[in-house]
Amino acid sequence: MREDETPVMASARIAETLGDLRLSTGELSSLASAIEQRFHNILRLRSGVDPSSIPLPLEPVDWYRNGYRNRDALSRPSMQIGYAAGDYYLQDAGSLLALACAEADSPESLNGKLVCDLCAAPGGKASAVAEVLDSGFLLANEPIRSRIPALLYNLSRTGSDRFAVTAMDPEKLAMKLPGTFDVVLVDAPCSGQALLGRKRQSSSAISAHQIEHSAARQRRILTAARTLLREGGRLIYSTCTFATAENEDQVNWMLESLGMRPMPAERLTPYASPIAPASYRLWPHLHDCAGSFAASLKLDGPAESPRKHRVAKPSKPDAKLEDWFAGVPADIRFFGGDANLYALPSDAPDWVESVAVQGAEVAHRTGKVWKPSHAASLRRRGVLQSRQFMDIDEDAARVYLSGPPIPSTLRGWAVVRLAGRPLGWVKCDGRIGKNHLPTAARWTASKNASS
Ligand SMILES: C[S@@+](CC[C@H](N)C(=O)[O-])C[C@H]1O[C@@H](n2cnc3c(N)ncnc32)[C@H](O)[C@@H]1O
Repeated sequence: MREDETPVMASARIAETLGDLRLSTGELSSLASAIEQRFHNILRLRSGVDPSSIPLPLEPVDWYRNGYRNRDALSRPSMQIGYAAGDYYLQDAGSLLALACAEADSPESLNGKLVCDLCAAPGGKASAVAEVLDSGFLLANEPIRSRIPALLYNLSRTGSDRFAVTAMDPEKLAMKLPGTFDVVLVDAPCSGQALLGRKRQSSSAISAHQIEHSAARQRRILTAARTLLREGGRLIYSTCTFATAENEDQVNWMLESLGMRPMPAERLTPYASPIAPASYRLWPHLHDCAGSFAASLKLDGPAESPRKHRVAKPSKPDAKLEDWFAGVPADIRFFGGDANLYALPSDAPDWVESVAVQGAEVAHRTGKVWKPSHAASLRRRGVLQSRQFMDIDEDAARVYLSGPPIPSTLRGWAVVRLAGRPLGWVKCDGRIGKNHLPTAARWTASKNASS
């Protein structure tokens, strides 16, 4: 909001962007009180994790099966051992609306599918998809390169090797992979009105100019998304803004101009928008979250013809993978440059190596020396599992997560595990294990001080 603007003034300006969605005076004043609020992130539990195993007062979110609110506002869920062990991801409850449209909380609905997340960083939705793919593949695209490290970090935490990352303009990607995907997610860059309260967006989010600029960009991205879909494929569109020009108007435009049809998500009926089909809204004053929009559509009619791709000649790694991993299957596909090595399951789509810039990292090189990557230590399924594990208890895990070496009688590289969940590497010499947890994953003194 502007410095000189009260929440009442800001909400009145938001109301002007709502088109045919008329708010009553009472709703408007509730919105005014709510938009300044800071909403706490919710926990999106990995499927199979028992909520009662998390030592926080959790309460389920209505619109997503694995979503839980933490009712203790003073606790820090990111400083729990379960977070370090990959039991949950932290995100705004509103972003679960798009995941509910994609049915990412029913693993069987996405499993085996080819999914493209066209605007993927930092990976709040892509990580939910990667988590449930036992077969199939996720292409996570993010054109802003500086946002890719966070995306990769969050994808690695899933323990999956069924993903690759591209950094393309959606139109370029669509030219390379027409008619390819079963599901395309477009969590579009938008004017971001729902971020006003978190001070992550300025008052320009409400300006007509900003809204029109965002809407035009969204139409370009959506046109590319339609090209990427195979026949009968699903498009999930979402934003974190309230303006109808970026939400329902875009849905109605896709129905008229892109050959899409609505695919309502029955369980989201309580959140249905009255002015476009298969479109859903969460509001800060009603749903205890920053607010979001999501729509679920299907390609009705012929898809673009997919292009033929030649399977890339696998690059032969010069890293000594056998030293770290139990068996390296002959059909595994590697790609990467001089300093990073990524691996793909043998059934990954043919086109991956021709578009991907990064993927599930196996090893990286510092100087002349290859080392196993942190991402590979977190691998929960698929090929390339560690040769050695070091199982520790919770007290020892707390020490490991703070960064010092830990005692070990092993020799060589080993993955430290807590109750079967991987935490990271140690390099052991028969006496101690040198801690190879990356700084970003450590519980530093400063993180603890503010917890
Ligand atoms: C709302 S955020 C996506 C959040 C992400 N899906 C998640 O759940 O963590 C929108 C993303 O779109 C990216 N973006 C910006 N311009 C884009 C474009 N022209 N095409 C595709 N993505 C774009 C932004 O860099 C940003 O990462």
